[in-house]
Amino acid sequence: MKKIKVGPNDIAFKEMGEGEAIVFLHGFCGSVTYWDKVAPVLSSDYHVILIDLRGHGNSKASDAPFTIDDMAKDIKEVLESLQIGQFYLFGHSLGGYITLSFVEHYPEKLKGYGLIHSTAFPDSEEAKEGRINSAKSIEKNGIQPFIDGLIPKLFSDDSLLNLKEEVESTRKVGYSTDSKAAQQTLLAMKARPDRTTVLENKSIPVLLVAGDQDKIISVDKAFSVEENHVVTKIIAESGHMSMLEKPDSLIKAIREFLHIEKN
Ligand SMILES: O=C(O)CC1=CCC(=O)O1
Repeated sequence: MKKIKVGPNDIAFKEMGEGEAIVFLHGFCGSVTYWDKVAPVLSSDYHVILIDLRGHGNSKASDAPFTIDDMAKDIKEVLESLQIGQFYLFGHSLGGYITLSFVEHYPEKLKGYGLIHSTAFPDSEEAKEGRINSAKSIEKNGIQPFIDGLIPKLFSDDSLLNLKEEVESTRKVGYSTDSKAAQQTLLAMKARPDRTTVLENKSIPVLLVAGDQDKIISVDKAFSVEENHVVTKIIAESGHMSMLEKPDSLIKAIREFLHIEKN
């Protein structure tokens, strides 16, 4: 993987294919490996760029607190280092929160964007309390028990039974997340603002993807806007991880969106 320095942090990324640039951001405690079933297929037609968020995968974060906006700036720096002017940005879950911050701060860089199992709503008060408790628990017990608790929520019940390899590889990636960075990321997610008005910005085309069996972000929360600039797609029989649970359906949704945008 290639790396660039953004302040004290090292941001790792991977490129494949040629053509129009499409960028993918993984979710909390994930890495670029989340896109292993999607990126090689899309790279036959596109220049695919996969980025490890700070503190995740091969990217390093300093111990300083950070915000979702800081994480969006990391993405801008990577793309500027590659001299890519405009691109499509797709964010999964936490990656979607970062995508919305990117839309708010750097809209001129986007041809379009997608939120994959993500939401523009902020955390509820109950969720905010949960973030604090999770951060405390990671500080006390390390990352592994937290990941063991997260895994059953990420996948549909059927996937948990039948996609053992995908489930275990996701667990392994989660275990490798820097524990301090995971705590900081939880606090960053807790502090993120309501970005429903960002999603309503009609000048940038949007793809919203939801899983009909997502236990973390329901279809209602994912599809907060119904406007002409928004394409919505429900992935059948998928939990929060369609890129691993139903990759062909996700690829189809992305391809259709990009095709619509090109015509
Ligand atoms: O906790 C969130 O809001 C986001 C998230 C959960 C799992 C993931 O991939 O991101």
